[in-house]
Amino acid sequence: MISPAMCRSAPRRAAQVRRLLSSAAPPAHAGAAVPGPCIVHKRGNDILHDPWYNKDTAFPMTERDRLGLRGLLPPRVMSFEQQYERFINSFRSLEHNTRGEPDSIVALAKWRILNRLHDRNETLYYRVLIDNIKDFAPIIYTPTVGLVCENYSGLFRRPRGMYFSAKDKGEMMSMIYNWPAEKVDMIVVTDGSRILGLGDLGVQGIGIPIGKLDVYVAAAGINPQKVLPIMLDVGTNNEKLLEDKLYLGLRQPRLEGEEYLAVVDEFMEAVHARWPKAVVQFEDFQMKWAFETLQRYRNRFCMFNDDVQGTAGVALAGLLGAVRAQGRPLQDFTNQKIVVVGAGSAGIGVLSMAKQAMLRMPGIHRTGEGHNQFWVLDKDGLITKARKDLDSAVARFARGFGPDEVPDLYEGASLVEVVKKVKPHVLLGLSGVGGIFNEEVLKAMKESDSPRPAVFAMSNPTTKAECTPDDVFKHVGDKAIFASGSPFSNVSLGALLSGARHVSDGMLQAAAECLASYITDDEIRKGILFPSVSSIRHITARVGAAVVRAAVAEDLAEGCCDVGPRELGSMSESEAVDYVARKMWYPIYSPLVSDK
Ligand SMILES: NC(=O)c1ccc[n+]([C@@H]2O[C@H](COP(=O)([O-])OP(=O)(O)OC[C@H]3O[C@@H](n4cnc5c(N)ncnc54)[C@H](O)[C@@H]3O)[C@@H](O)[C@H]2O)c1
Ligand SMILES: O=C(O)C[C@H](O)C(=O)O
Ligand SMILES: [Mg+2]
Repeated sequence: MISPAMCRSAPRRAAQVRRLLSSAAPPAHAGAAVPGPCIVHKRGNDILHDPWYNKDTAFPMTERDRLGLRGLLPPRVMSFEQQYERFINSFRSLEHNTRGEPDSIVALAKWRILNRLHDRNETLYYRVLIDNIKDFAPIIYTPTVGLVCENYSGLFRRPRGMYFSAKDKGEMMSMIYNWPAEKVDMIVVTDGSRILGLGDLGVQGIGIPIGKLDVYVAAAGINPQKVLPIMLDVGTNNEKLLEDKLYLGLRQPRLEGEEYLAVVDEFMEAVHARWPKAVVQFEDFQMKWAFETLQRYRNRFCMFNDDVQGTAGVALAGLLGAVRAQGRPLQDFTNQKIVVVGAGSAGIGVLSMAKQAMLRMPGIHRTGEGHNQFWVLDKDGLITKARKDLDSAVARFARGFGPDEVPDLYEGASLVEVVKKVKPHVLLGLSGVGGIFNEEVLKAMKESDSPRPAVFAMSNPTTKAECTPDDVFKHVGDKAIFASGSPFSNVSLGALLSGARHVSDGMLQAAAECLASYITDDEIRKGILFPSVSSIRHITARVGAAVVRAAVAEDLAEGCCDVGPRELGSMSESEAVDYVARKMWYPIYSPLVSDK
């Protein structure tokens, strides 16, 4: 498939490229080793300007003849690995040339060089991304994507994805047909109202669906020709943006109430009409709309909210890992004392899934729903039943005042007081407040009842993380466990490949449990709770298969492509993993045939 021997560059560089290329070969792309021909409905320059099909200087002469490209490119035909090496060399030069510059300047320069490749040649872009996922994920996704969103008006060069605005009301059903791909499998949509921990960024939030889908293509092998990032622009309440003359979104306050829902309803109907099987992921919606839309659509469409449900799956896997790290059996999870800082869409999502997991564990039926191992704080401190106007989703976790309660804790108690008195096994942050796990709080975690106190600082981007790993090891001690972590893409992949009618709690739970079981005892002893991002395609195949099997078990799977529900139902565990791995897309230049 690739012949590194053809590289003509210095041996050291060639060896590096060879290593990169070979280390990138997961079993998940075995099926793509001999790519089939691809029919294109265009010729000549139109192909060179289409990043889906463009191969730049790598078009072989026969193809140049067939596609009307002869004379439109320099005569020398380069190999894929030469192009790859050329890009990596430019990237390394950029790193060298920006040494000593402020971090944000370097990060944006790296993002720009990757973005330019993305806009030019997607095959090469995704290959570079897959091979270097550990280095490049922080550029195309968090933390750099936060900076990109904040500076979007200045960085904008070409549109990517689709934009539906409040002004498009009544037009969406026809607009959806403006998207050039016939088939879309996966949509990530935001309304820009809570971008990472950066607040309301309006239309500039489009960077999040784009970055997330890039990670999904690289990590989960979703075909980039079948993904669609979408921005729902319903206005913004960000005064700075409203006053900015170069702001690219609607310069009006956000729609609220029924007006807002009418726009989202119309958008969902339009998507469903054109691609009824597409999985729609809601991302970075402010809390009230995150929950409302989830409830409104989850049984009608194949959709989920990543901040509520995806985060929960990953956090649960981490929480179960923290139990194992203490040398305790998994059912001891029901006795873990967990302090959660942040009662927003992510915090409540985690609490709900953790509670469900506890309720399923042996022995817990004795205490049932009343069993409350959680202490939850928001911006007003500890949440108790004395709190006025509590949202019902939060009220389930409010502390009472019974004999089982930790004494001296009261409504609104501060984080440090709560940690000192509860002595939690786990301290988990989803507050969006950078540095809130300060020295005093972390020193209080030293008195935790756990032999291996765990601190999860999950807020994004890095500037908003509750603390750093260094802070934890310095103030809590060597035995401490630190985790950050991001939702994986395997729920989407599993939903897609099972052809599930909707994304159920069981499918999400299966993903979390499979992810948790992926970590070996040895890794757990070392305090590693999540697999390394470099092995992400292997993990995705396994976890995706667990989701497929859960969809089958719940009778939700309707099949995908040429695999029907019966066939899915008869697959063994390893057959399901093979099936998922075979379906994962891998970037290779396909022979192009024009029908024009
Ligand atoms: N790592 C991940 O997988 C992941 C996933 C989703 C969200 N997040 C991050 O989590 C953060 C929160 O997201 P969200 O959707 O829940 O936001 P949200 O706005 O819905 O909720 C934020 C919560 O934090 C609370 N809060 C604010 N200031 C606080 C303070 N000083 N002390 C205690 N609590 C405080 C708020 O009262 C609210 O309950 C964001 O930074 C987001 O990037 C991370
Ligand atoms: O998925 C992530 O990594 C980020 C998360 O969705 C967030 O909103 O912070
Ligand atoms: Mg998010």
